Amino acid sequence: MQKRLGILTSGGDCPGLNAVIRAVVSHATLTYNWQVVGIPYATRGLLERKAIPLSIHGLDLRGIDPLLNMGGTILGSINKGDTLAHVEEIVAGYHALELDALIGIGGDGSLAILNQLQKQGNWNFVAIPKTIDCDVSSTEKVIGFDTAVNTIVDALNRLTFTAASHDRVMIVEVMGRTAGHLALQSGIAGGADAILIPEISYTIQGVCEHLAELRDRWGRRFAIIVVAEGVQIAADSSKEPSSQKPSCGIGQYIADELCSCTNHQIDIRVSVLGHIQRGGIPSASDRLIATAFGKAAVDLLANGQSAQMVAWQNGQVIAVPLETVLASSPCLVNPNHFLVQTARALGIYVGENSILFG
Ligand SMILES: Nc1ncnc2c1ncn2[C@@H]1O[C@H](COP(=O)(O)OP(=O)(O)OP(=O)(O)O)[C@@H](O)[C@H]1O
Ligand SMILES: O=P(O)(O)OC[C@H]1O[C@](O)(CO)[C@@H](O)[C@@H]1O
Ligand SMILES: [Mg+2]
Repeated sequence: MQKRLGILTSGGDCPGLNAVIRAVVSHATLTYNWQVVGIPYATRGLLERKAIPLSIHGLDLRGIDPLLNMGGTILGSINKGDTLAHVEEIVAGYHALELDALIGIGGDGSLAILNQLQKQGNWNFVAIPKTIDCDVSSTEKVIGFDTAVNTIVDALNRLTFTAASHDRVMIVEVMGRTAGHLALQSGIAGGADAILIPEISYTIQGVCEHLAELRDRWGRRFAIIVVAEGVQIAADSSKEPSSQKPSCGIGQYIADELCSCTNHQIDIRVSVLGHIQRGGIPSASDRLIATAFGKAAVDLLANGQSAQMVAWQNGQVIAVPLETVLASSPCLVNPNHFLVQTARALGIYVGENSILFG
């Protein structure tokens, strides 16, 4: 009998999700002759017993397949809700929809929820990692991260010219609630002068001294500072904050602190890139990862494997048990990582060596 495969996208959207859906539908249909259905809005679709038939040619526009380069997810996604209060109904939804297997595409939070559900429901389940935060462990690549890095680098290129024209300090706040991979990699690739990430403590004094050195030693009158949204207040904060998270946003907080520290001698502007980082056309790299992961996930299910996540390791796509992945996620930036050392070797301020948060 023809197998029925479900697919869902969960957590914050990112570029490349539609490319995975396309790969899964194509491979499952062409190679295994399975029927594929999309579950809308992640676990909510299972709860509400909704399934959308997906056909490889169903979305063609005069033969053009838009899924490969379309941002977002045609299935919709959720990143909030009391999902775990409805475990039994969601688990039963898989069976009510007569699924033989399910592929879930998500970040660490989604995969933790889906893993709990698949264990309880004894589902045939394979996960595919996606997140612009790049904090899912056991895999060197995740869907969405490369496009987000490119989006930020594009913004840094633009901001550099306007900063240089006005001798300004530009503070660029990027996403990353707990992990600083996005800030670190885009900051290095985009030529930032300082990169502040949640994993490494910093001081306002340290940033000020760095700006002074840029000016006095190199004649640089502008600077670009990349700050991850999850960065906490400075170790030497001049204010007496009631929490580690300033209500004005971390970028504005650092701008205010730098202004005070330099006696208002520098002209500072803040750009919060926000959800621009999540949207957009997936890069070639994200399309490639999405396609390879989609194909591999279908093959794993065809080979009777379950409770696995597809992962990119040493140039290969392999399977890693979901439990192993979740035991070490979220995967944060190691303060001794070679990219941190690389940044420092190039004279970028990445916080204080000796003080670590936590
Ligand atoms: N089915 C769901 N129901 C409710 N909340 C969910 C569901 N799936 C994911 N979430 C929540 O959404 C948030 C983001 O999910 P996930 O980690 O998968 O995505 P992400 O791309 O890494 O985004 P984030 O940086 O927001 O974590 C997590 O807090 C997670 O608990
Ligand atoms: O969609 P929301 O709720 O604004 O989510 C924002 C969060 O999602 C992420 O973009 C990851 O997907 C985080 O970096 C960010 O904190
Ligand atoms: Mg996450």
